[in-house]
Amino acid sequence: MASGEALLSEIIKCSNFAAIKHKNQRRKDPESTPYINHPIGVAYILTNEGKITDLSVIQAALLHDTVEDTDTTLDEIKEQFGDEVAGLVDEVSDDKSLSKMERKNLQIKNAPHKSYKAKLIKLADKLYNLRDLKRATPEGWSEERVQEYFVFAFGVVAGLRGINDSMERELDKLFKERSISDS
Ligand SMILES: Nc1nc2c(ncn2[C@@H]2O[C@H](COP(=O)(O)OP(=O)(O)O)[C@@H](OP(=O)(O)OP(=O)(O)O)[C@H]2O)c(=O)[nH]1
Repeated sequence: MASGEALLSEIIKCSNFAAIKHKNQRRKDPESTPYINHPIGVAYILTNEGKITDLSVIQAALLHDTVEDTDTTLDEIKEQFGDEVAGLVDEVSDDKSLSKMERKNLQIKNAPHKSYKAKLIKLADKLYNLRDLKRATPEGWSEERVQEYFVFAFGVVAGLRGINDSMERELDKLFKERSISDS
């Protein structure tokens, strides 16, 4: 078991790595929030609401968009943070060479087959994005597009259920507000 100091040092190393990699990226909200707010927010949902203390989950949450959205390679993640963290980042990354529709369909199809740790990260990721959508509409998004994202997220979350009551309850509140259900 790593000491508290070692854990802290690993978390700061990941945060620093992600901040450097996302430095030129902004969120799509009207304020153009720095992108790094998202991975840090996902990691915070996991610790604060999900009560997750597993280091590899928090590291992978902080790094979860570096491979998908920046020039970072999985080999780089492996070299810096080890095989387990790289494996988790790989599990939660979309293949950007596919069309958007293929990527979205694959997320729904593959969600039930993800590892427990990857499912936790995906739950927190969707919870963050849905809360963010509720807070501010991304530039250029119609109300219809916002609703479509909620319906898509509902489909992904369906395949992630049964692992974290607290995050799932919060997601269900958001789906209920938009009248999204199985029926
Ligand atoms: N709600 C919200 N989302 C924003 C904002 N800025 C960037 N995003 C990102 O936009 C993605 C959802 O937008 P889409 O149009 O559906 O997907 P795309 O960017 O992959 O084409 C999410 O990425 P993703 O996690 O890679 O996509 P996914 O896994 O949810 O499909 C989300 O993190 C913002 O201000 N608000």
